[in-house]
Amino acid sequence: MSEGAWGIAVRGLTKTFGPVAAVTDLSFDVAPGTVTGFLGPNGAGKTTTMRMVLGLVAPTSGTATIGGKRYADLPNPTATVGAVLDGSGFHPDHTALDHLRVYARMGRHGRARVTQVADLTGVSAFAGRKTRTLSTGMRQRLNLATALLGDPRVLLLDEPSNGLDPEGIAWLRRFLRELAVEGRTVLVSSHVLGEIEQMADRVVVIRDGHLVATAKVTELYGKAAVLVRSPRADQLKACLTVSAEILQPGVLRIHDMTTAEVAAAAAARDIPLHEITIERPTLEQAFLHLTGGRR
Ligand SMILES: Nc1ncnc2c1ncn2[C@@H]1O[C@H](COP(=O)(O)OP(=O)(O)OP(=O)(O)O)[C@@H](O)[C@H]1O
Repeated sequence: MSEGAWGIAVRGLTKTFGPVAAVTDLSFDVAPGTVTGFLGPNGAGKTTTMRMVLGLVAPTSGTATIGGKRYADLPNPTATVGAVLDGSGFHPDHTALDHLRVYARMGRHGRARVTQVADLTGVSAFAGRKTRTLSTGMRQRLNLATALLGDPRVLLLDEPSNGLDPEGIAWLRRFLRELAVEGRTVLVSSHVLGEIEQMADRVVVIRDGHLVATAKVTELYGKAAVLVRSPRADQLKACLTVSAEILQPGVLRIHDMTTAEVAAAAAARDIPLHEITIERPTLEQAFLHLTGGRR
């Protein structure tokens, strides 16, 4: 099967736990070669969806496949799919290195691979420490190293940046991007929208178990506006044919024009501009809009 075939396809996926509808008729695709963000407020159904993709929770109805197969039907699942889910068990008295060795043995991955993933993820720096002494960020790196043991084509990461410091988050971002550039399929959930904004190419947004949107990250922003600071902002506004509003004396927000067009319009009328910037809505604003204001 070619590299390009290892996408994730979710179709009509539904899961109810007794009276709780955790996921309802969810359909989306995650393409190889991309980092896809999986966004939703707490309890939206992200973890349940990921667990269904991994065959850890049986769907009430619908399907989740990887490269066209259910996880259980994959010939060599740990070499195909790596996952970081909450609550991965660490033996408290094992060192980080012991942990990797145990998982490498279970998945029949060589010892050399243990050293490789430890180096790749920064685990080497604390390889000899007992897992019970590790910080949350270190545990995240160890989880990621474990997920990478089988050199998987598909990675599912549930809140992998939890507990990472800003440097760790920047590292994770670069790391996931490199994995995607290699043609891998990367699905990463988060409720920290600023991180997904930086990390992902596309986003799948869910709320209350329902799909809200799938889009490129850039499409979620909506249209940017131009902010201008000028002592003659009123006059500039008066001569524009597009919509614009004065935000405070001397500050004008202009829609549907580029910065170059605004600068040209001001120059044509000798209106001085002290500042001109693009005002781009944050992904958080886009997300709140999409989810009806619920976090
Ligand atoms: N085993 C279970 N039994 C009963 N209800 C469950 C179970 N697992 C999840 N749920 C419920 O399903 C819904 C979705 O939960 P899920 O953990 O998938 O959401 P999430 O988007 O991952 O949330 P968070 O961001 O808080 O981790 C929630 O209402 C949750 O309480």
